[in-house]
Amino acid sequence: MHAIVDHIQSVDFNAGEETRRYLDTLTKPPGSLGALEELAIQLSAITGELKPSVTPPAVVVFAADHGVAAEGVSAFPQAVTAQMVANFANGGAAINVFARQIDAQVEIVDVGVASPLTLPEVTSARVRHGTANMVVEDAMQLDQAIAAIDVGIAAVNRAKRAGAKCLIVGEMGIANTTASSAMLAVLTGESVASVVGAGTGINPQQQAHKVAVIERAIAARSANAQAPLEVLGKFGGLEIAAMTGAYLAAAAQRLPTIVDGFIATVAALTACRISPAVRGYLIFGHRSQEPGHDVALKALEAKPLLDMGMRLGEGSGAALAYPLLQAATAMVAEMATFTDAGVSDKASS
Ligand SMILES: O=C(O)c1ccc[n+]([C@@H]2O[C@H](COP(=O)([O-])O)[C@@H](O)[C@H]2O)c1
Ligand SMILES: Cc1cc2nc[nH]c2cc1C
Repeated sequence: MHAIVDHIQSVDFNAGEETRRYLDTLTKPPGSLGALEELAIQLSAITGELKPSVTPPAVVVFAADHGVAAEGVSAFPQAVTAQMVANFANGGAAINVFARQIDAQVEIVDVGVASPLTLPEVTSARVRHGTANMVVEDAMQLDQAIAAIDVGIAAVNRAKRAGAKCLIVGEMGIANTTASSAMLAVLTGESVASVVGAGTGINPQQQAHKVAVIERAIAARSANAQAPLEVLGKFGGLEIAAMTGAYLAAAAQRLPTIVDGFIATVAALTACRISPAVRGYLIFGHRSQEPGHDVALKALEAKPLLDMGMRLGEGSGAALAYPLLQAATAMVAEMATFTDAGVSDKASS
């Protein structure tokens, strides 16, 4: 992990500004393509190129289990994590469908599913068989969090070697909204009640219980909010750690990366707390229905591209946003300039 962190440099703001000036030479009123123009500018700053490509994209989904599931904080049983991993392997999950739509290769990585899994389509990189219950003990040890971060780094390096020009990171883990909510409350100092939501669909009574469980864990663990790795180890998950590593590696590789929903954004915040320069490489795909997502987005001063009322995870919202990145790059590469097309520029009176 440390070698990668040392490698991360700030995005190239000069390349971004060059694209901003170029966009005003294209045949449209300046700024009229709104957020798409900002996206084109960010993609130039990330890659250092005026006309970058985001094709092909790669999807990496990290899966792991959570000891805190034993507290009854999810609407679904823990076994669903492993069952959904099998579904990913068979190509039947939402992320498989959306990945096919955008011609993305998909890698599924088992960082810490609790039950045995032997699926040739799944990368086996299990650091431990799920985390411990954060109410009782630290979710994992610091060296395990770092090992899971390294799993994420390795997956991104593989995607990069395979030719990926854009990264979509997803997750699967029953009870991981509890882990993410605990991390977010500690990292931001916001109240637990303000970041907790329904996750997979618990009712208001179960949600009050989820708040109480997280408050008990936070009181028992006494984590240093200024130490992101400690917060990750005490409350996080193996897939959240792997995603954190993926964002660090993507920044080191100058790879445009689309962040998915709530869990993904908490991992992104963790990566940015470890290395603030990561922020420039991140594009926020969508706004999840989970209330904590707004808190996490605000902490990162991020505005997501889509608002679809989704709360699935898996990288699904990021995959849906990907065509907007393609549109931004195509606009810069293919639109005619005022001079090329013989169109009169803005009146200069
Ligand atoms: O991405 C999101 O914003 C999101 C919001 C709510 C739930 N999820 C997914 O649902 C699972 C976690 O929900 P839960 O209720 O088990 O904590 C996990 O597999 C996530 O991928 C994902
Ligand atoms: C079925 C199901 C699919 C998921 N995908 C991501 N999280 C999930 C949670 C459940 C319960």
